[in-house]
Amino acid sequence: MEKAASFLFAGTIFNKKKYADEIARFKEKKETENEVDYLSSFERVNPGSEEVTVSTKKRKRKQAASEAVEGFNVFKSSKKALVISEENKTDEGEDNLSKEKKKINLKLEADSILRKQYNIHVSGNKVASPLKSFADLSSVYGCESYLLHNFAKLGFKEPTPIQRQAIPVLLSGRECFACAPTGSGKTLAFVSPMLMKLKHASTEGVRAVILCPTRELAAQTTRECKKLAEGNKFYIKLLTKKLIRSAHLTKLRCDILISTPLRLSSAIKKRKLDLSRVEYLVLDESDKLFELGLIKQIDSVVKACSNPSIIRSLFSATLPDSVEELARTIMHDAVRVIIGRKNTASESVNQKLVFAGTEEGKLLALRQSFQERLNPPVLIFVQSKERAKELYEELKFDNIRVGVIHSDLSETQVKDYFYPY
Ligand SMILES: Nc1ncnc2c1ncn2[C@@H]1O[C@H](COP(=O)(O)OP(=O)(O)OP(=O)(O)O)[C@@H](O)[C@H]1O
Repeated sequence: MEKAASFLFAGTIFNKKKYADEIARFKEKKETENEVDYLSSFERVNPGSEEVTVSTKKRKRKQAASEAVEGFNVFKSSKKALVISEENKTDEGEDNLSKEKKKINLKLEADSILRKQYNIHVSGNKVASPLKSFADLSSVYGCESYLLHNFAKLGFKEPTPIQRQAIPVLLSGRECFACAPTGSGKTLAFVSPMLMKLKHASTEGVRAVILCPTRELAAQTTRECKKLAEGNKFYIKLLTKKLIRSAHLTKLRCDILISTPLRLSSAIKKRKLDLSRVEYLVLDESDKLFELGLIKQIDSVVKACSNPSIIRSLFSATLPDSVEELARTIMHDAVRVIIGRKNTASESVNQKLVFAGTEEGKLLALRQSFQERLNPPVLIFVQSKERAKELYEELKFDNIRVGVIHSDLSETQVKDYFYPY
């Protein structure tokens, strides 16, 4: 284009001296035209706002007049400087933006390497970074020293994979489905964020609820909680029949209440317990909770925990689709954390499947296993309490010291069984 223009005007000489007046007039006209142009385009982007446009017009003219005092060149150069500094600003902004982007990408990469290393699988938006070590709890989340001290006292040097991911998820205020094999440290994964967030002991009401499928598990979780909370004056309570009968229940001062759904829902039904202040609700061993057909009771607990900012979480060794689907109806934007593969057993546990056609065949296979490789102590799980009693009678005659627990036993009998001394 430039080339074409120079070709067209080649040889033409324009006498600027001769046409000085016209040039001056032409310049003046152009300036006014530009102004009109500029203003009309402003009007175009603000259709229907006449009043605003008029006052803006006035302001623009006023501005132009005042700037004109400084001289046309000053005005032009200051305009240019403004543009340059705007450009610099944009460059700087873009630079910062790309630096920020790079930083985020590096962080995401580090997170995914750590997750791969520990077989952690997550799904959900903007999932918090996994913990590199327990030290992250104080450096990133301001954890008080008593908790880290308790971990050390209990001999916990490194977080387990489920703890690495579920703790930051809960601390970041997200709801969570966590699925990790038996014995992988799930209790600490949901108790520590509670202790960290609740900070100081309750002055009134219940602040966190943990639901467990059986009384024994509820009692075990209570003991774990107390161990982890040592050094802080939290009120950690197991909901027992005695506590339900007590007159204090309506004004229970409790930071963490642990119960079975059945017991808790009956306390709610009797209008003895107010759960409207609960900030955390955990369904532990959720697969068992839903399996045991406790949906109605769980539902009544979920309803009673009516605090709109409550954080709910599900911890389980397996996460059947039916349970997840059901739970999703009450969870908000939940993160799913799975250690290893969903619904698989721990890789550190040897497993063997033995086919036995009949009950007698099972007993035979069991006896054979005892002779070949099963060294007591051994735990045997069966389907019903009747079957447990039967197997107990059968094994009693095999020169094995055998015991049995089932729901027909009293709490004291079960306790004596587990803690005889
Ligand atoms: N970071 C850790 N390092 C070492 N041991 C730990 C750690 N966290 C928990 N433990 C211990 O591991 C054992 C199993 O923990 P826990 O009972 O919480 O597992 P779980 O996943 O809840 O098992 P289950 O599915 O049977 O309930 C406990 O004795 C606990 O004290």
